[in-house]
Amino acid sequence: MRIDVVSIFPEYLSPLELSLIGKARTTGLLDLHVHDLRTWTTDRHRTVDDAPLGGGAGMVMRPEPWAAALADVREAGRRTLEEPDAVPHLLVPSPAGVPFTQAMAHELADEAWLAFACGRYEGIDERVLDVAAEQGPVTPVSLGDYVLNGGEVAVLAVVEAVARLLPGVLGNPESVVEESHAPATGGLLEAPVYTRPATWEGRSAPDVLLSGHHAKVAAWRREQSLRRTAARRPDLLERLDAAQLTRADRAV
Ligand SMILES: N#Cc1ccccc1Cn1ccc2ccc(-c3cc(N)[nH]n3)cc21
Repeated sequence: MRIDVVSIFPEYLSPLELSLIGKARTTGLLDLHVHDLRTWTTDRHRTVDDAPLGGGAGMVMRPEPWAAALADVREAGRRTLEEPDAVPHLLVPSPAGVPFTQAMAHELADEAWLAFACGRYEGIDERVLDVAAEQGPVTPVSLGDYVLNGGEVAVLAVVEAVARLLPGVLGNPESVVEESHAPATGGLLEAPVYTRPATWEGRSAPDVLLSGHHAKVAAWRREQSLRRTAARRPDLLERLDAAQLTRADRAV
């Protein structure tokens, strides 16, 4: 997978050089390019923002640098992918975006090329997204119902959530099967986890986990998932259709 990120704070994306995502880049599983939007400014002050039309607080990111940056990103990606007609799926973090979910992470992990436009100030001139949508898919994405200062933190989260799903990135691909929000668990929250020592500070891990009885462990984990989901995210339970809840589930 190729990923391009455009930002006025490219150093904000440095954490993507670390850990498993960093290893995925060095092994070639992930081809990630971070670009400084100011590269595409033409004035001596390298200006990327201006006052909002119609008035209001803050500043808006000017369309010209973004249009030039995205055009160059498209050209560079086409050369690297050796696909002259390829276009990236452009993801634009925004408080007004579509909620980013694990299901979306799985969908994005199946794509060959993603590009991220990291806004700052009060956002990017809307015409940038309109023009980009004439070239390929554009999706404004939200991490949640709170406001960040810019798109970089959202990009770190989305890139990590997507890249970890790429084959070969995680040591044990099984670990994405049973985690919270995984399709295989119907999107339930994962059960509590424990490790050695079996008793710590006078607190013992649940006996069933030491029983060696895999079916009982699985049943306990399912019950814990349901209880935790009911307590913390009842909205996720409402989404489960009847077929996904067993008789045992309903008894919890
Ligand atoms: N846009 C905007 C905006 C609008 C009002 C106030 C502050 C901002 C700051 N901002 C600029 C870029 C940008 C990108 C993503 C988020 C973002 C995403 C989630 N889920 N929360 N916040 C915020 C962003």
